[in-house]
Amino acid sequence: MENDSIDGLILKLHDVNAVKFGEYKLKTGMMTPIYIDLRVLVSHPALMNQVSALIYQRVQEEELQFDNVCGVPYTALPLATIICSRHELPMLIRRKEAKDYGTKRLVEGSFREGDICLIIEDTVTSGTSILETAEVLYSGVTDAIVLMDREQGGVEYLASKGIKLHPIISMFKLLNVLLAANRIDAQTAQSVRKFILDNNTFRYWRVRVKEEKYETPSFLLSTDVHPVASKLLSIMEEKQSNLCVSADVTISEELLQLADSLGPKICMLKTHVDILEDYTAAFVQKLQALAEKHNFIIFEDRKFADIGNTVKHQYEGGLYQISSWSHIVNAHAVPGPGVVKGLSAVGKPLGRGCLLIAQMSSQGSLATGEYTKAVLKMAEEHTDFVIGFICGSKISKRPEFIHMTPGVQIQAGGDVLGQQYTTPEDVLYNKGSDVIIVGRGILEAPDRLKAAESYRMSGWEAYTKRLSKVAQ
Ligand SMILES: O=c1ccn([C@@H]2O[C@H](COP(=O)(O)O)[C@@H](O)[C@H]2O)c(=O)[nH]1
Repeated sequence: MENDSIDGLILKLHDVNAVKFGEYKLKTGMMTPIYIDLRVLVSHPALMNQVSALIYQRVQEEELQFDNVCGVPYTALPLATIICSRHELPMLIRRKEAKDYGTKRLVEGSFREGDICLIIEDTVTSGTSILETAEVLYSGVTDAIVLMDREQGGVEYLASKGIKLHPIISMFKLLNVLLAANRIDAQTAQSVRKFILDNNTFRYWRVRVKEEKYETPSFLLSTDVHPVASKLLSIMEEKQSNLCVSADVTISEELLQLADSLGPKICMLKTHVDILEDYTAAFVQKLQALAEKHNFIIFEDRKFADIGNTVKHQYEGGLYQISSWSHIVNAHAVPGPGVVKGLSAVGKPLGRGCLLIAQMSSQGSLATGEYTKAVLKMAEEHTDFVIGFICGSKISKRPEFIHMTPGVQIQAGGDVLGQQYTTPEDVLYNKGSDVIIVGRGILEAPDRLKAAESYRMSGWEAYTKRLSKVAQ
């Protein structure tokens, strides 16, 4: 690929305001000094054609072998369409959400078992959007082409999942070209470089692996980490938040308002939909839209605890159709492995994950000792669906399991019905958990947003203190 054509393209992207410098808030809530907005491309047909041609040129140079092509929705969709139409290549379209009528498919277009799909993306930060698309394609994905790689760990992360990412433009190249053309000054270039180096999303995995003395790089190349776990870990890193808000309110409008206002502060929102007085299907659609807008995971705290066949129905059907909207659910291990198998039969094809309840925060809980060990064993036998635990402290050394702890408030204590509270510092630093689940500590605060920010900050501080101890 000619350097001149890439340099020219970078300047044109800057001309059309697809590259912006300043203080921008990413979808994740993180502030960034550079914002790449390739959505503007659709208003510039000549540029669309140039970008599509460069992507196809790269496909040929790399001699990539594939059966069909899929653009990550939405910005890369028209690019994939142009390429597929011009070169008569079969295309697949990924839906962001399954239709609730007809075929309920997540992918449109014909594909056969064993097909290899080439993914096209506009911008990559961590690589999770490409991975999510790969997960629902049911085809093999070996390669992906991206117009703009922000060089924040996406290449390494996707490589660890067996996908080779081919960037057309990388962040450092873009900065050099803009600097040489006097479009930005040296100080701007330097501050963006520093931001990119300081905010590498793949670093988290390295530290996590090191913490557990999984020294072998082979783990990093494993494709075993569940996509929901990967996504959650990336969100935590990007938003610098270990905070899951437990949205235990009874009116759906209040829950949506909470999700919208606290969304930028949280990595996950936990619901108990069965306490809502006015649940509707429209409510979950709005909740999903807010999860997209603020980039958080939805966790319905349903605590399934029945035989496999029953939980299958409870998860998929009934009034709430939980599997259609909740990224994560949880289950008691009391019924034996059938509960996981039943849930997995519904959730796994949809890319969902499950937490097993290994310990509880309530006084006198029976989930202790040998029971907790048996839960751990059950999780280890179902890593294709179980992504971690509800627990009071870290119970597994495997870095792919995420530990989530409820019963958290700024001050230790309890309520009159046996709930017991520990502090964020204790949970994340001393007890080695990954996520704090906070309900009334935020819901009953005079200013919920201020309270959420204070839990986010103290949680992230405790967690990074623990990880930096390992990284030294
Ligand atoms: O062991 C457990 C498991 C789940 N929970 C749930 O977490 C929240 C905690 O709410 P607070 O207001 O922060 O006490 C709630 O939804 C519980 O159902 C738990 O507390 N302990």
